[in-house]
Amino acid sequence: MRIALIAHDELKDEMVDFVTAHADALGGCQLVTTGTTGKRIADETGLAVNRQASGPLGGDLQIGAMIADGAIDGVVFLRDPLTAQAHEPDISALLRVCDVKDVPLATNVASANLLVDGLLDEE
Ligand SMILES: O=C(CO)COP(=O)(O)O
Repeated sequence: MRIALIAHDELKDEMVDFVTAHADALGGCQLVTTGTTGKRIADETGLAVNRQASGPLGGDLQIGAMIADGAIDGVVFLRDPLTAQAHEPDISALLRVCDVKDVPLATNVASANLLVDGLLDEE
């Protein structure tokens, strides 16, 4: 399974906690991340990640291109609903291409837990 993991700054602690909670299942996946999210995950969980650019510098678009290519099976994108982002068009493009390609997308921890349970058949 190829899983994309992305979190805005206010949600990065939650992302690290989420990955830690599912480390066994996610450890068996290919993980693709945006830049800063991936650094936090790698440093704090020890899992290997394929880091793209930081979101504001095009990382969302790079992951969106992978989704368009059929190279991603699921996306966890912990979005900050309370803070405006300068790269909002890139975020919208990433969310849109998930719908175009019918790729499972979780934008909060509750749905991310369901996504991992559904995709990775965690015991
Ligand atoms: O901005 C982001 C997603 O839109 C995330 O990017 P970083 O992981 O580099 O902070």
